[in-house]
Amino acid sequence: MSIQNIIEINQISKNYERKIALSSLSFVVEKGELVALIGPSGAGKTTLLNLLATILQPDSGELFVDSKPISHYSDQKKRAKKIGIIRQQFDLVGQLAVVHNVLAGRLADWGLFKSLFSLFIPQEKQAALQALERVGLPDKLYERTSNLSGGEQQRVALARLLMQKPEIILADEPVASLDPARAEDILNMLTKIAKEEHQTVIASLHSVEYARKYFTRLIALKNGEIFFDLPAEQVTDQQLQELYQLKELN
Ligand SMILES: Nc1ncnc2c1ncn2[C@@H]1O[C@H](COP(=O)(O)OP(=O)(O)OP(=O)(O)O)[C@@H](O)[C@H]1O
Repeated sequence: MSIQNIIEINQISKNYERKIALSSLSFVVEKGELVALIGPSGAGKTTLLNLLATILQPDSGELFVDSKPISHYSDQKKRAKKIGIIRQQFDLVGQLAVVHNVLAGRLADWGLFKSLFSLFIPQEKQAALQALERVGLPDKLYERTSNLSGGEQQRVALARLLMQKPEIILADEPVASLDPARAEDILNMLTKIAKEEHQTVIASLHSVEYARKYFTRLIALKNGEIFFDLPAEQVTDQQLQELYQLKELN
């Protein structure tokens, strides 16, 4: 495996009972790539992200992250250094102040005592403030998280990623619940941060328009297989029509 490749997927298959979710999938991702996973509903995008997040195990095939088998990252501490996750549901604790949700990005590095103590006196508050400044929310440190709008909550989730500093960001439909202006705002911020921090992003997206605009490479899945895997600027409207089978609708 070349040093450049941060992710290598070899002939991965995953079934749910009799349903084939992924069928002998192979590809590699280089460090710093911004990859959008696209494809119709049920194509296998979430399954693939869950395999990379170690939430699921493949039935067959191999998965390497930074030259190590994915099983190496079952350990939460090791995983948190390498892989960060952002989802449509934000995964924030609504009752807590924003600062605690941002600092949750550091929990894997902190011992239990520091983590608990931080709930009374936030530790590394300055770093949390800087992260919130970078996502444009410097005045929300002590706001109850559930009081924030969806777009603001997703910014908090980005600030948490800034604290975690993973090398890989997995994003499962990160903007599906946001209106178009907020969605573009978050994707712009996510990809800008990833470039600045030299992070690799793999994001599933329903919007082909956003995928083309913000990502460098599009991997299209259909029926658990790769339909195409191309640099964003090379993807044609014809290929997209075939992917989503819009032809029948015309
Ligand atoms: N827990 C499960 N049990 C049974 N089948 C499942 C399960 N999770 C997913 N599937 C099936 O596996 C296939 C792939 O699902 P997956 O969620 O990975 O697709 P997706 O591309 O993310 O879809 P969407 O865009 O709708 O989120 C689908 O046919 C789905 O119905």
